[in-house]
Amino acid sequence: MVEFRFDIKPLFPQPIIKVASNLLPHTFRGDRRQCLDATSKMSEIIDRLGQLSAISQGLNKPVTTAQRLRMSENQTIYLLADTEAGHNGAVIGLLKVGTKDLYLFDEKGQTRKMEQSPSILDFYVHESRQRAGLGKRLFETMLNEEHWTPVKCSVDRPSEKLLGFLRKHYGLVRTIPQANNFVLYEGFFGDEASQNGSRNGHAASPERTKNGLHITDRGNEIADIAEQLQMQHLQAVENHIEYELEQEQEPEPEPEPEPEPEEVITPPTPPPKSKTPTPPKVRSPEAAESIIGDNRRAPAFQLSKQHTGMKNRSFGVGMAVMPTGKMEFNQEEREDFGVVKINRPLGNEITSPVQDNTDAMSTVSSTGGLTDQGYNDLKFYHNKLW
Ligand SMILES: CC(=O)SCCNC(=O)CCNC(=O)[C@H](O)C(C)(C)COP(=O)(O)OP(=O)(O)OC[C@H]1O[C@@H](n2cnc3c(N)ncnc32)[C@H](O)[C@@H]1OP(=O)(O)O
Repeated sequence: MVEFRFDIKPLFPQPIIKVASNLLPHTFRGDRRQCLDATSKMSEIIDRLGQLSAISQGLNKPVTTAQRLRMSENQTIYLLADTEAGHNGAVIGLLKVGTKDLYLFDEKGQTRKMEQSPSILDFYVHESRQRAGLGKRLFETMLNEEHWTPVKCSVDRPSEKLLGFLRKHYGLVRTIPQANNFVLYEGFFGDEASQNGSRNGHAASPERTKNGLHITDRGNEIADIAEQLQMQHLQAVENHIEYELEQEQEPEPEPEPEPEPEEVITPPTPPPKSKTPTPPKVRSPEAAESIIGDNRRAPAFQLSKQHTGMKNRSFGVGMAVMPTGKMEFNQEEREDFGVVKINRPLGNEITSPVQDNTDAMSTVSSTGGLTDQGYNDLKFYHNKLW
């Protein structure tokens, strides 16, 4: 059992916690001071377990350290603790997983690039607790959280014990020989795209499987990744704006085909209204920006601070409080006292422009709530800051 000078219970509100690059338990809630304290304790736990794992595997240096986790955005450590053990509780297991872009051989010996392939990177259960089912518990939790299946995991330099573990619990026996340190099991490439080389006739289209595997045989893989990330981001922006437009706009009737349609200034073409998350056509960030920039017609939707990032932009407030031709403030009698004149009797319709012009001639004096002309006066207190 691995005990520490501090009480581990606050860090382990549940037996298994997840830790990512922020070095905090996924369950953590606390202020800045507590955060620093938790981070330092988690670092100590991770370093210690990583060290024990390395010793257990006969490695020169640990695969797992807090520093390495901090630097890795796509790795997660699962830690198993027994909070009842000893005085301060004990941490008894560690499982580090992550995704890797790997060049691998498939069953036919062909090279494949597997993007974001699920990988088992380090696994350790304290010697005093091995072969008690705790490794399985840790592994199962990880599979559920990551939505992975064992056969789709690549395993980085597995020990004999881990090979035995995978054989016993998941029936993984037959491996696919690789040129690197990773071990794969038959079934790893078990998707239609890799088995048949194509799916629905689209040989080169990338496929994202349930495991998050992204398989492509094309040459410009890196460009593809960047492009797809950009597309996903733009799709999210467009979907949001499209949703706003749908809320505001009445559905328009089908336009009749015209030989030469008039030029209509609209926001850049929205994506097709489809529930299917198809990648949008490539668009630059500038194009997306123009949707919310100045070169646009008056939007059918209002941009809130969520869109603009501007703080507390309020619409209509200024109009309500700023003096206009129809609003006067009498601050001579009392500094914070204002008078708003409604110069047209309520309910009276404008019958002629001449009548409307009398507004400008109205005075403030009133009797019984009415001005000399019999119009309504509305008095109210106003904030000095207006
Ligand atoms: C990518 C990598 O991380 S490689 C490094 C893997 N880690 C290590 O080798 C460190 C030392 N070993 C361990 O820490 C643990 O044995 C683990 C993590 C591999 C498995 O954790 P455990 O809690 O023991 O697993 P669990 O109890 O759920 O399963 C037991 C099975 O694992 C395998 N296993 C566990 N310990 C051993 C052992 N000492 N010798 C052989 N097989 C073992 C066996 O298949 C065992 O089943 P069995 O007892 O019926 O033979």
